[in-house]
Amino acid sequence: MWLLPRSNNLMATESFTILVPATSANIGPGFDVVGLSLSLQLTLSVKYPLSPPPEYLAPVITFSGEGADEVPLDAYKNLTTRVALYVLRCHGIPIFPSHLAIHVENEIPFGRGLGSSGAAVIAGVLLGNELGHLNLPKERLLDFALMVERHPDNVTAALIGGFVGSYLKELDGQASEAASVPLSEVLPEYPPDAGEDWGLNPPVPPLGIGHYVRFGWSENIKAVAIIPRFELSTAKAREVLPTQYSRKDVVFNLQRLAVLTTALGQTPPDPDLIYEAMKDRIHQQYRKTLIPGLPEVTSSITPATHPGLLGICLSGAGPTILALATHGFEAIAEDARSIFKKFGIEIDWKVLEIATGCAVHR
Ligand SMILES: Nc1ncnc2c1ncn2[C@@H]1O[C@H](COP(=O)(O)OP(=O)(O)OP(=O)(O)O)[C@@H](O)[C@H]1O
Ligand SMILES: N[C@@H](CCO)C(=O)O
Repeated sequence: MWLLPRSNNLMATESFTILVPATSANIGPGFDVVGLSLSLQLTLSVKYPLSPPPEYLAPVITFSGEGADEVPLDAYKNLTTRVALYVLRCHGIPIFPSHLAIHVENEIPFGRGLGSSGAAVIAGVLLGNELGHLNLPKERLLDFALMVERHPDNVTAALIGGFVGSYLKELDGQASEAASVPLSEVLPEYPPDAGEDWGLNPPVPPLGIGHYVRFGWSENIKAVAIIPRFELSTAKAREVLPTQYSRKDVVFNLQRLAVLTTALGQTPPDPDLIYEAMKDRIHQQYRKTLIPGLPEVTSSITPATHPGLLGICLSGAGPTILALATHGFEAIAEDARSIFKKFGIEIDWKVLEIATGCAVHR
C-alpha cells in the first residue's frame, strides 16, 4: 500500500467559487419592492487546506476591480466576511477555517445604485453556508441576508436572478424583536484574538422573513446603466425621504407598478405603456437634491426623442440612471452624458443584460 507523504496531505484544499450579480432596485415605482439582476459580477474564489498547520491563521482577503482602493481587507471588518461569520456563528461555528484565502474580483461599482452591498451580503451568506457545510435552502439564505440588508429588493434579485418582486412578512412579537436588532449587533466586528467572547449567541433570523416571485422579462430588453463618477451611500439617499406620503402619490406608484410588472414581460415591449409605468413619486423627486441633473435626464430622454427607449429611472438609491431599451443605446447614454456634463458630472455607461442569480461552483 502506498501512503501519501504528509506534505501532500497538507496540500489538499477545499476550493469553490461564488458568483453574485449586480442589481438595480425600484425600476421607478417599485420602491423597496422590485429588483433586476444585471450582468456585472462579484466573484469570490475561496480556498483553504483540509489539514491546516496547527497554528490558527486568520483569513487573508485579496481584492481586485471596483472598490479595491477602499474595501477593508480585514475579515472582521469586510462586509462579506462579517456576514459569513454571522451565518456561521448562528450555527454554532465561532471562527473561520484556518488559513482561509479569499480572492475577490468585483465589477460592481460601490455606492452607485447597482446593488454592490446587496451582492456583498449575498456573497457573505453563501460563503457562510459553504464554509459551514450548512446546506441552507434559498428561503433561509434570504432570511439571513434580510437581517443585514433590511430592504428586500436588491438581495432577493441577486439571490434569485431576473426581474423579481418581494415583500417582508409581518412578524409576530418575538420574531420582530429578533429582526429589529441593530445591525451593529448582528455583525459585530470581533477581532480574531478576542479569546473569550466569540459572540456565539447572535440574533438568529426568524423563519420566512422574505417572500418573492419572479416576473417575466422580454428578452429584447437591455439595460443601459448611466453611472455618474461619484458615490452616494444608500443610507444618505434614504435619509432625504419623507416618512409619510399622500394617498395620491401612493396610488400613482401602485397603478404604475401593477402595469410595469407585466409590461416588461411582453414581446414586443410597448414603449408607450412602459415609459409612463416607470415614473415614480415615492423616492426620485426627493433624491434630486443629491443627484444634480436627475430630473433633466429622466424628463428629456423619452421614447419620442430616442427610438428604442422604453423607460428611464433612478437605479436603486442612485446616482446611476437606468434606461431600459431595445436599441439606440449609444444615443441614450451620450445624450445623458451631455446633460450631466452641464451639471459638472462625468459619467461612464454600459449596456447590460439581465443576469441569472447567484451561483456556487465547486
Ligand atoms: N464587494 C464588497 N465587499 C465588501 N464591501 C462591499 C462590497 N460591495 C459594497 N460594499 C460595501 O457597501 C457599500 C456600498 O453600499 P450602498 O448600499 O451604499 O450602495 P450600493 O449597494 O452600491 O447601492 P444600492 O443599494 O443603491 O444599489 C460600500 O461602500 C462598501 O462599504
Ligand atoms: N429600495 C432601495 C434600494 C437601495 O439599494 C432604495 O431605493 O433606497
